[in-house]
Amino acid sequence: MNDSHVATPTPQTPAELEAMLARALGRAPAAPTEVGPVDVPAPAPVPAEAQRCGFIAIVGKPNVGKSTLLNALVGHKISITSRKAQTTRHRITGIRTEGATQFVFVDTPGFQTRHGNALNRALNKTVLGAVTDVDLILFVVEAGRFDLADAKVLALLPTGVPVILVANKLDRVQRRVEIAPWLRSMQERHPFAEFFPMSAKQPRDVQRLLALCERYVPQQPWLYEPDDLTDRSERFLAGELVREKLFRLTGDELPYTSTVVVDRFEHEGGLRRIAATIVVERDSHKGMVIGQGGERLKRIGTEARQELERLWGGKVFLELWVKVRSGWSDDEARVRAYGYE
Ligand SMILES: Nc1nc2c(ncn2[C@@H]2O[C@H](COP(=O)(O)OP(=O)(O)OP(=O)(O)O)[C@@H](O)[C@H]2O)c(=O)[nH]1
Repeated sequence: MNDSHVATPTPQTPAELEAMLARALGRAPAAPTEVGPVDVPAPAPVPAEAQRCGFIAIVGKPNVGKSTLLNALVGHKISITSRKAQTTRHRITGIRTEGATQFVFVDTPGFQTRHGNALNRALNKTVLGAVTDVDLILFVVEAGRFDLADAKVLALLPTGVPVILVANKLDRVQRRVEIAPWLRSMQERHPFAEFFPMSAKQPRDVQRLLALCERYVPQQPWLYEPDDLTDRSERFLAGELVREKLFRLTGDELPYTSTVVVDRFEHEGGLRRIAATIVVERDSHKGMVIGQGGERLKRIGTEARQELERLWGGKVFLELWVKVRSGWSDDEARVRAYGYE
């Protein structure tokens, strides 16, 4: 490993902890703004022996902002987000190559502790699989908060991998003076390598976090092409974007146990022809998805299609169906059939 990139060791003494706090709190918070795509200039060729490449897992309980952070770190929307907890259901890899460094971010579903159904068991397995064998873990919590669900995720983290405490949604914290004692109390829970209070919606914070992550990336050849953004297929992204619109446009009415299955994905010249089914558990849910006179389903389809067209820069024909499959989320075989590992 290159000496100039050796990571800061986990603080051991009170003085080191105070220095870490000072570094964390010295970063001036600013008002949040939406993060748009980042224009990354085409990187100059980097010889393999100078390349650095590392895996960074993003973990935390549902709804703390992991996917928002992944998208901001990559500079493109790779993982879907919504106000609804449990939006992310798969291990999603987001790749960013800058200069000699390739960051491979791994977003995970929020670790589920409440319901023990087959879907949640599959989601939890995905989280555990993602945190072993990484170079760095970003443990995301909401700044100033820590509850049992956070504690359960923290307890799963392997020893021997540096963990940065990302205290997200700092823009929502009214009393900033309470952050220092809270961070101090967090260090008693785990020997964090660094504290990082931030807002995933604030580009300056994201840029600083990226610079901090870079210190933990080892020297080794890149695993992906420099312009790769994800290892997920177009078919997968199509299903995910439909699910995002479904969750966003139905709000809290629709239980999280609804999913989207892509039945067909075909290229016809520059056109992508996609057929997908929204799977719900009850007839009443079907009504919610379809809406009055089919209005809601139409909107879900239009918004997903427009976003996919922007993403791929080409025409998309998207056909959506709604199907009732009661009890699918507690049926191991169906959970697997619908693509959950
Ligand atoms: N105010 C504020 N809201 C944020 C911030 N980061 C994320 N959010 C919002 O928090 C909600 C949840 O964000 P997600 O990125 O979907 O959270 P997640 O942790 O991936 O959620 P799961 O998929 O349930 O695991 C969304 O409404 C985001 O817009 C932030 O820094 N500040």
